[in-house]
Amino acid sequence: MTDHVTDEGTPATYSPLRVAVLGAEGRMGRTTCDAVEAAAGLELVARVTRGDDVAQALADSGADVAVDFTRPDVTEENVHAALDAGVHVVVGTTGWTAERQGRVREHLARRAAEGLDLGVIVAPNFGLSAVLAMTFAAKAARYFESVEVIELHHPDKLDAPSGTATHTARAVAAARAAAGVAPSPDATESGFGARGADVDGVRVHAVRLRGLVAHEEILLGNVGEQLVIRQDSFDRVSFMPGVVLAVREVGRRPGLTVGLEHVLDLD
Ligand SMILES: NC(=O)C1=CN([C@@H]2O[C@H](COP(=O)(O)OP(=O)(O)OC[C@H]3O[C@@H](n4cnc5c(N)ncnc54)[C@H](OP(=O)(O)O)[C@@H]3O)[C@@H](O)[C@H]2O)C=CC1
Ligand SMILES: O=C(O)C1=N[C@H](C(=O)O)C[C@H](O)C1
Repeated sequence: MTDHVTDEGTPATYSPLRVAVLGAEGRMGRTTCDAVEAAAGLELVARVTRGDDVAQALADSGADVAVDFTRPDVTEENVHAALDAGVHVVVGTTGWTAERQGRVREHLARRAAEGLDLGVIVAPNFGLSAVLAMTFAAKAARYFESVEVIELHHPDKLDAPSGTATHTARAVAAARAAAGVAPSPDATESGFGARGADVDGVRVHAVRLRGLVAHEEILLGNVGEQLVIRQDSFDRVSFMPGVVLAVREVGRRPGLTVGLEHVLDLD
């Protein structure tokens, strides 16, 4: 596999980075195909859709990087197929549990032992506003008695709570645990169904509403004060600078990276 970018991140002229998009007919897949076609130094070589043989499509197209925007129930299988084909992977699809991540780490280690250093970037959200909101929330979390997360999305979304909200809640919970902060106070004795999901002890609420795209609020409360961190993706193009960045970077980051904040050096 050749190095397709210079140290400055400027695309080299001799060889574009060849990109395959999995889920190419979906909302994110279509937008990603457009972004790849418009990006300097990237070449869209395959649009992979449901029913296609992923491994075959990657081999036939000679892809260097696969971008997966499919479904939570097929994304892991696609990543393993790409790694078998010797292709780096950028994943935006949600549903990545610790167990799934562990299996991908093991697969990457096997490939590395065979002499092939591959990279996988899994990012629950590629939007800069969302990545910053998550980062700010994790920073603020230790200073507040209470914290809850609300995610709001279009009603065609398959999963809840969102990958972004789950990632946010986990980061908030980890920051509070590291600082020795007590759980958010909650005197609820009945009606727990209205209290949202419990993600590592942080309550997460999901709204589905026609007209919305992808939005998140993190509410942090102390006696007499509140901090609200809110981000809004009004259009799927907001995810594209992050996707293109990850495509360019993934070949330089062997192993599994979870979260665009690491690529942006926000960690
Ligand atoms: N990380 C991020 O920044 C973002 C992540 N997402 C996540 O991305 C995922 C996709 O979202 P979205 O584009 O809205 O969903 P869509 O349903 O619009 O698109 C998914 C596409 O994948 C296709 N597909 C299903 N199975 C396969 C397969 N095995 N191989 C190839 N293609 C397949 C679907 O086909 P069919 O319709 O026939 O099932 C569909 O065309 C979700 O998990 C979502 O949460 C979304 C936005 C931003
Ligand atoms: O399905 C979506 O639309 C989105 N999914 C991701 C998530 O679950 O966090 C990212 C963004 O919120 C849009």
